This record gives sequence, structure tokens and C-alpha cells, in this order.
Amino acid sequence: MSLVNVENLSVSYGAKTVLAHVSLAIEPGEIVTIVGPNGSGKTSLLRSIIGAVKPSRGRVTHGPDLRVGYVPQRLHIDPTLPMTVARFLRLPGGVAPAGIDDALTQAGVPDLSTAQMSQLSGGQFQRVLLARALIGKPNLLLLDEATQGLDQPGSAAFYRQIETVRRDTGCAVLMISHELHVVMSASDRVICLNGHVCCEGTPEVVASAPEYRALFGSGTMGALALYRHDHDHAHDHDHRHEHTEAAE
Ligand SMILES: Nc1ncnc2c1ncn2[C@@H]1O[C@H](COP(=O)(O)OP(=O)(O)OP(=O)(O)O)[C@@H](O)[C@H]1O
Repeated sequence: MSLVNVENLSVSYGAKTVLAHVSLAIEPGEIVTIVGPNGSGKTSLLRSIIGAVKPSRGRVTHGPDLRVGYVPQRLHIDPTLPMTVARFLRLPGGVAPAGIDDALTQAGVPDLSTAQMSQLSGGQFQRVLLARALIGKPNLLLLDEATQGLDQPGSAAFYRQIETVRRDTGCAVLMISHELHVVMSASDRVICLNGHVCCEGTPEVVASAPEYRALFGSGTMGALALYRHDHDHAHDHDHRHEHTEAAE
């Protein structure tokens, strides 16, 4: 059974419709990336999935044992407030010390528990937010622009860590990012959104789809090849065909 099922979803804010007829499912263990230009409804889709935005049409259903871990874009913590990483991770209450150590290890920063939050680098801070999302042992991790402000090696390292988390815990991952080739290279499936689903499939299929190229140009394909094997056969860009290929 799918972890999340989005059926014919439309979202409007007042008279403005930002998502229309969006359907998708997230399966256990897969890494799915949503790409799309600014204002294309990516955050609205994530917020609908967690129930923070009400659909104006259609519906979102959750699998029976869905546990979501959410990694936000950023979080402001008062720099004058002394707080260790361990204390920050204990804030929700009821978290055992072993749970904190496990989460920090899974996030790739096992030695940070006594560090001050205000002294972390941008990359370390995002790993701590990842650890916080992992404490509840999620089977779906949601990331909304989780590497904003990191340089490219920093965000590439962060997404490699996400792949490690998926390998170690088996959780599915649904993420939004503007760093197309970095994030797409870490994904099993990419969904290109522009108010509706423009195209979807493996990163190579999406990067070569005319709908995607119309939005982002054709540069991604070369950059993708740096991160993954090159794709050496032609695709029929018919939308239905792309679905078939994604299932191959
Ligand atoms: N709470 C809200 N009330 C009114 N309009 C909103 C609200 N949230 C988002 N919008 C509008 O809906 C549209 C889609 O926004 P959304 O944040 O979902 O897009 P996005 O693809 O995540 O954008 P970005 O890449 O810039 O973060 C935008 O035009 C935005 O201004």
C-alpha cells in the first residue's frame, strides 16, 4: 500500500488556484523529488500532504502506519540563547538519550550532541534538523528546500546523507529543491510541477522531456551525467509512455 495517495488534488487560496488535478502516490522506500519554478505550488503540495492546507478539490489519503519526519528550509534560533544540540533535540519531550545519539549518527553527525546550536556551520545545522526529523523513526521524510544557503559541495553531501538514511532506515523521501542536477541525481523519480504535473519519471527522462526543458532549459542533462551514468538511448516523450518507463 502507498504511504501517501494524492488524487486529483486542487488547491486554491481565495480565488487563486495554485494546484489543479494533481495525482501522485509515494511508495515505501522511494526517493521522489519535486521540481518546478518559483510559485509552481511545490510547498502547497507538501503542505497538503501533511494536512496543513485543505484541498479545494480531490483528496490526500495516508497509509495506515504513516510516520512523517519534516526537515524545514531553515529554523531561526536566537543566537544569544545557550542551547546544546542534545537539548534542542530533546525539546519535544519524551526523547531518550539513546534516541538522540541514534538520530545524530543516522544524520552523519554523531559527535555533535554537546556542541552549541549557535556555533554550528550551515551544513551541521541542517544535519541537526535532519536528526530531529529522524527521532520519530519516520517512514516518510519530507524536505522543503533543506539545503538552502549551503554551497554546492555542502548540498551534494547532504543529499548523499539522505540516500544513506534511506538505505539504513528504508524510509521514503519526498523533497523539493532548486538544485536540480544535485537533487535529481539522488532521486528514483522526479515530478515536474507547474500548477499541474508537467512530466514525471526517472531523472534522465524528466531532464530530457520537452515540458521540463521549456521550464529549465537543457543544461541539466549534462550536469546529471556527471553524477550518474549517461543515458544512451532516445525516449519517446509521450506523457503516458514516460509513466511506463518510470515503472521499468
Ligand atoms: N497561504 C497563502 N495564501 C495565499 N497565497 C499563497 C499562500 N501560500 C502560497 N501562496 C501562493 O501560491 C502560489 C504557490 O506557492 P508555493 O509556495 O506553493 O509555490 P512554490 O513552488 O513552493 O514556490 P517557491 O519555489 O517560490 O518556494 C504562489 O503564487 C504563492 O504566492
